[in-house]
Amino acid sequence: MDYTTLQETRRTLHQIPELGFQEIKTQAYLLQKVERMKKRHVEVKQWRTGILVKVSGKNPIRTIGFRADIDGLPIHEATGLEFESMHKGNMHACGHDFHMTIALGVLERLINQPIDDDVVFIFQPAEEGPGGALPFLQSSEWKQWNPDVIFALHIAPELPVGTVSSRAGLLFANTSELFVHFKGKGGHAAYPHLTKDMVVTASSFVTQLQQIVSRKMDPLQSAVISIGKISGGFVQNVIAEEARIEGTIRTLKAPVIDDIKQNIEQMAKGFEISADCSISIDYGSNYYQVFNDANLVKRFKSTVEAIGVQYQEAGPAMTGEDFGYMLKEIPGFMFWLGVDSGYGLHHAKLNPKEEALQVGVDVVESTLRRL
Ligand SMILES: CC(=O)N[C@@H](CCC[C@H](N)C(=O)O)C(=O)O
Repeated sequence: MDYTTLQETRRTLHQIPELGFQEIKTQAYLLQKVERMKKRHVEVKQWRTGILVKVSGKNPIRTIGFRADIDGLPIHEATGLEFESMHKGNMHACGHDFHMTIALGVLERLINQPIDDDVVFIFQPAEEGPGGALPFLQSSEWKQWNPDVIFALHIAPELPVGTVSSRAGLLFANTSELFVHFKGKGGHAAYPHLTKDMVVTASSFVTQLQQIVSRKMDPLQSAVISIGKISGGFVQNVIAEEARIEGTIRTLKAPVIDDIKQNIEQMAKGFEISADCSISIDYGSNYYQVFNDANLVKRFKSTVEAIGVQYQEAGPAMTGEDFGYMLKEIPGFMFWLGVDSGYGLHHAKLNPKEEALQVGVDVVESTLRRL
């Protein structure tokens, strides 16, 4: 694929972001692209809304996996780009349009010039939620084409184009979603004493959550609790009977997340008594940390430097990735690809530089050839 085709592909995908396990148009588009480049040594499988493409090698000893996630986020795009999302309320604000395009670009090169080993491209749904990797690992499709080694990339808005970044060991955090539902008693805004106001209760719960991190956790054990959504009530002069908060918990060590959950549950019991309400907690999906294989990262670094791409040592990040589950099963790694955007991941104005597509294709292809 030349640069113009990469750009067109990315723009088409950018216009059709779909949420986890709803990637119907995305899957159809990917299948159509693959069908056009397919040759005799290429096999395709579908898994739910994802697809897998296997390119047989010339003299295979191993199977190498490259995973690209394919879902978008429920964000209203505000880039004003001519190719902005046609699915209002959804956006590729985490760069999965880039991830897919790069995978397609590399796929085409590999089909035309296979390596010795077999390569499986995994276009995986639902990374942002509820998580596609874990159910995929239990599927017959994974068992049939189970790679011996695997890698993936994620765009990095804060890094310049022409730079990649990674590290041996822990790259991304352990995560757990957090959904808390509050039920009290509604009523007239003029008579708060006759109600159990869940907007007030949920608001103080959000504030108190931050004290779990700052007062209950060992400061040397990094943790984050972020609430991204709060809802409750219907109108300005009625006290809300119900409220709900939605957020995420992140830690660098897996057991610390359990300590946080215990603290949240204890705090909820206190709120039930003091606010005279009932509270239910659901942890949604949980992702295992992304832990990179040290030897593979070392080889990756020398590969990218050999093709003139800058390598920067990364620090651990509080981002989560269900790719961590794949790395728990087989050796591999994830790396950041610099895309230089003034706005970060999950921002409605995220606008990665498209020149990074070519760098991504070159880096992934070279890695496959030298891994
Ligand atoms: C790379 C990235 O941004 N990943 C997401 C993963 C979300 C996991 C889950 N839905 C949660 O919020 O805990 C992230 O937000 O880090």
